[in-house]
Amino acid sequence: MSNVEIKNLENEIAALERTLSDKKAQLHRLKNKVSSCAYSDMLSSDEIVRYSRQMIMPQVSVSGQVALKKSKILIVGAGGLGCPASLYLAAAGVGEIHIVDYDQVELSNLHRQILHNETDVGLPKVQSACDKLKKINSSIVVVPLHIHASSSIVEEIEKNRYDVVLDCSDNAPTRYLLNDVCVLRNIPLVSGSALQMEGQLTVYHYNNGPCYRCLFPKPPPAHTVTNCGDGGVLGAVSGTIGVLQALEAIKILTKMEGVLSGRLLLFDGSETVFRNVKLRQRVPSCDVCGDNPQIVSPVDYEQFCGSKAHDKVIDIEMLKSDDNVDVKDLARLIEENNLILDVRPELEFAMCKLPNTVNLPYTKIKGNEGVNKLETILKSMAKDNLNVYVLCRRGNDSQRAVDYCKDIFPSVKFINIKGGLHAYSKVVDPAFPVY
Ligand SMILES: Nc1ncnc2c1ncn2[C@@H]1O[C@H](COP(=O)(O)OP(=O)(O)OP(=O)(O)O)[C@@H](O)[C@H]1O
Ligand SMILES: [Zn+2]
Repeated sequence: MSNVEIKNLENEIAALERTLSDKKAQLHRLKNKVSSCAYSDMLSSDEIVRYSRQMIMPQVSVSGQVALKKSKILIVGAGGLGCPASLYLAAAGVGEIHIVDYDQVELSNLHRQILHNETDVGLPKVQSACDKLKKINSSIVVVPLHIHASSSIVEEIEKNRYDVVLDCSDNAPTRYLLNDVCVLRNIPLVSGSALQMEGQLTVYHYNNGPCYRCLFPKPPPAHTVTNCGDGGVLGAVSGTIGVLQALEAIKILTKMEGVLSGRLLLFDGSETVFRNVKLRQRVPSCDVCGDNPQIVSPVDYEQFCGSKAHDKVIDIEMLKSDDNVDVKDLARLIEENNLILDVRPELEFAMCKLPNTVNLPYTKIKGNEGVNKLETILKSMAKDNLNVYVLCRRGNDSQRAVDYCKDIFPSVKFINIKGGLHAYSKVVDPAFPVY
């Protein structure tokens, strides 16, 4: 059986499973309707049982549960934060959950994006997420929005009158967009982020508290922002923040005290420490929530931030064509004992590498120590007219390295391996891990 046949069969089974789960949900809803309102004005018998453990808490009670049932929320991002957040909100009985994400499930998502499983790889994240949420709670409405949230999201927000928005995205333009739209439409914004062993959480524009722009009127320089794809993250850390985002949303929806507004929660997973930092108050001169706002409708956030509203790597092209070589030539170049310089970070090189390649990270090459090391490597080749083939993950840093090195070592020819290990995996050897 070929890989294509296996994939087709898996897709067929996944589609049948989805149909079965939809039918089960339909049946459950019908049964629920029959039994509804017999013993309570607001909740069905099933709902009373299902939510009993949280409803018997004085902080929630019947009124809180009914408030949750009547609520409509928007979650932007079905990734490391959005998965755990939506899971707890669906389980808690939030009546309508809309999830926005433009992306597809990848194998490298599964360690933390806990709504997606192996058979979902390749499916839109929103589809995979909504399928699971419906299985957990068929009595709520879950709406997948397979779109890229841009300025047009304001119409969706206008139309739906969400009670709370959760920012579970991973980039600055989307953060500013959601902030502005939430301020303009007067919706609290529960904002989370997680990277490596650390996470952050706060609620913007709630109870006269500050908005994101009050704290960060100017975006950070694009090159200083690291995302999970580059810096990594531990699943349990993004899970912690996502679950806390759900908690804050529930507190807002049920009108509990103690919402994390005007405070920033800092979570350090390496020491398992939570700290609260008091934030500045709403700034009267803020461009969006201030007394005389300059921003009265969404702007171009990619332009404002100088970066893209997604974390997908944009391929750069900064070299002349004869400074490049195709990945198809890589096996031969290795065979011929050429110097192949892999400029990925050491930790990535330790994870997977091609045989007979030498690691010298691009970040090091740019420092004195790295240049000295490169000089030693070049000398050890003891060769005139030396060619050095430069390799990285996607072929971007390798171009930067070629461009940098050719001026420092003019007698050596530095050549970029186009598309890097991603292209190698795609074109030459699918067994090489794409991460
Ligand atoms: N403007 C946007 N519109 C829709 N979805 C967005 C937007 N910005 C970010 N997202 C989504 O938010 C999610 C962020 O989650 P996370 O960073 O955990 O996932 P990821 O991008 O899959 O991670 P990785 O960097 O490991 O590939 C992603 O699924 C991404 O597609
Ligand atoms: Zn503000």
